[in-house]
Amino acid sequence: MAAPNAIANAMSRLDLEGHDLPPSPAPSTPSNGRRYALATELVHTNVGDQHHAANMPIYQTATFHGGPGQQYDYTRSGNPTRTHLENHLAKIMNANRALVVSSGMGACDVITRILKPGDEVVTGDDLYGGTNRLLTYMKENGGIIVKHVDTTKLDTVKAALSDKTAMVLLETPTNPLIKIIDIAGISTAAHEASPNAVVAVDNTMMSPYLQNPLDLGADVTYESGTKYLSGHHDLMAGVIGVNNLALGDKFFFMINSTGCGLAPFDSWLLLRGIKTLAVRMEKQQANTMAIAQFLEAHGFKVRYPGLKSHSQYALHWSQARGAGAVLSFETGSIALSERIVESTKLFGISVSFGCVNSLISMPCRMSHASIDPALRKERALPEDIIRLCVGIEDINDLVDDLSQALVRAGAVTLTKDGFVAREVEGETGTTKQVVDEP
Ligand SMILES: Cc1ncc(COP(=O)(O)O)c(C=O)c1O
Ligand SMILES: N[C@@H](CCSC[C@H](N)C(=O)O)C(=O)O
Repeated sequence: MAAPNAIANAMSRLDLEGHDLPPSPAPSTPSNGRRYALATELVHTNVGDQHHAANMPIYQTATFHGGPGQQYDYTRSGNPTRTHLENHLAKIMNANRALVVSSGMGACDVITRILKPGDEVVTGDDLYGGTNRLLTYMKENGGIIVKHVDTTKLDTVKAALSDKTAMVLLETPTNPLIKIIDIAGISTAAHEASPNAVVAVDNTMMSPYLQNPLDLGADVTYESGTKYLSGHHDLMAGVIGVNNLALGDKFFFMINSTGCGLAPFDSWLLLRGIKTLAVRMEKQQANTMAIAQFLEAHGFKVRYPGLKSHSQYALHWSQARGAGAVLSFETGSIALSERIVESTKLFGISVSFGCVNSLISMPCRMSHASIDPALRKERALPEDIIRLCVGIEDINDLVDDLSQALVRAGAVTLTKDGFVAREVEGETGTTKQVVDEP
């Protein structure tokens, strides 16, 4: 029989409804008395292993022996490798608590499960296709009212907010139009309109290395760990960070109930990836800036917040520490864009971003294909848009690869001084009338 104090310990982990509370409330680690620069914090964690292992071991087990009161009983409810990752993430996300799940969409699902029928969600009109798909499902099947508005305009967002607003879901920069959203301004407005509204920010494009939404007034920061945090496209993960521990408990309840907590091996792999986040991101950003300048100098319309020509340059730099490594540009023709995408050799045709390898894609055909074409048109998502997700390769090789692709695809006109983007008939500003050539 278990000792009385073990039973008392176990009981103290149950809430009033008898829900199992998290095995580890995730304090930050390490606690050094002072905070190091993020690049240092990313690398160092107190493993605290009984055998002094230098890296956190993989607790590849479903169950743990013992009775009530012990920290771990079953990996769906908690696992030491996952807890260590969560502690490490809480530290680098400036969060009181972090939780990790099996994908970025899994994180979005956990967060939006706190909504009830009749609740209102205010969100953007340029969102990752999967997020749009989940919200549409909830609207059509869960009785949730979803308002898609232009979140770049604070007044438009304010007009959509009311005391019925239960959640505001933001992305910044947005995928793939690279629009910048005022996190602090919208968080304040949302809480004024509805004090209990949860402002959740998808931080996938930036990672905690470049942007910390909780510091700007958001209630939840989440991201696809599949991208920059892991950096190698060898795992799927989703990460959630909160300061409000009661909200963290609600999310943990969902994770334990639905069983989407990140598996021990993937937790270990993600921990490994996070250590190199700073060096990868610095190199990827520098490469992206050079490519953005190269494309702009040759006459392409480029969307990248590192360029002064970005209409929300000042807003972006008021809330982020870097421009990231995703840019998009337009050609004026779907067929031309297809030829460019098919002509690169180093930029691989693939969805996703954040990997050490450079990638090229056409969002309307790939990552955002789940958005109905009519809706894409309504939201002014150009069908010809090309997204570049820049990796850590040598910049001269990348520029050379892109130059050759632009020439091979016929996207540029050769001049005695080099080349310039070819004018495509039918172009009408940002919402292009895309003309397909024969
Ligand atoms: C901005 C953004 N959020 C969330 C997700 C979902 O992440 P995951 O693929 O890990 O489910 C993605 C991509 O998939 C994304 O681009
Ligand atoms: N077939 C997938 C597409 C994943 S897109 C991944 C990533 N977020 C991106 O923007 O490239 C799906 O249907 O979700």
